Amino acid sequence: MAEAVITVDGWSALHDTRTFDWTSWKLTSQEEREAAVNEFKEIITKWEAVEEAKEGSHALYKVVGNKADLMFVFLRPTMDELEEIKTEINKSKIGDFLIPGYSYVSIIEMTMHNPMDEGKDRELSPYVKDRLRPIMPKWEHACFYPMARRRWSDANWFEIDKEERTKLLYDHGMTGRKYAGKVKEIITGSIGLDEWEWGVTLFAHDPLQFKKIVYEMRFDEVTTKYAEFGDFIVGNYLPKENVDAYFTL
Ligand code: VOV
Repeated sequence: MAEAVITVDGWSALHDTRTFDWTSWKLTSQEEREAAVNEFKEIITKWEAVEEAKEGSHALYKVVGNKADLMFVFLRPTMDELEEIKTEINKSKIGDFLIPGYSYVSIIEMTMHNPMDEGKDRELSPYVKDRLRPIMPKWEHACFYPMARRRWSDANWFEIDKEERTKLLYDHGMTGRKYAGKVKEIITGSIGLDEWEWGVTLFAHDPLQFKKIVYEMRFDEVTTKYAEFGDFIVGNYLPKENVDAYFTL
């Protein structure tokens, strides 16, 4: 019987996309718009303090394409905090214009698959601690998509031996390493929390690298044989100093 692999788990994650109601925004007075944007920036300042204290992380992206206008990504120690953040956004003035779209709830996950770590307590290594509770890089672009491993009768990820899964993920990691400095990734697990099984959040300076890495990985057996993908969302980083410009008509 296939053996479950131990996971080590980190911060909880919320990917929250919103469509902006530009039509209503245009009908609002300039004073009201300014008040809404100022209040929103105050909320971002609170998130920045959390990140400064290394008690969570956040990033905001302008979504390319029409799946949404904005994508928030939040990492926090608890699900309670994630829900509070969402509610605070909704109660704020700008929240009146942020129509909820897609959301994805998950928890940062690493596994004991990596043979190099065999026998070590991964949770105690500083490297693993940083991976489980990461400060998201504020790189220019992000790409998010959910995925799952196949459970077909002739290709069932959850039926194959642990050693085989370890080998396939090792090969996958080797492909990933070629993108050091070009692509950073956060893998979050959503089994029992949301649809799909893992969320992949990628960061890059050049969005072409998203296409390159995902394409190259399509040839790794772990992907060729076992991967299913959901919708991709690509966004451009929106720092607080550019929030005024984004909402200005
Ligand atoms: C920057 C690139 C990069 C690097 C270095 C990297 C490395 C690694 C390692 C070493 C490990 C294994 C175990 C662990 O330590 O947790 C993983 C794990 C995983 N990955 Fe990955 N991945 C990358 C990138 C990367 C991409 C681009 C994708 C999606 C495309 C594809 O075709 O799948 C992905 C998927 C996953 C998933 C879904 C998992 C979870 C486990 C599973 O059972 O599926 N990943 N990943």
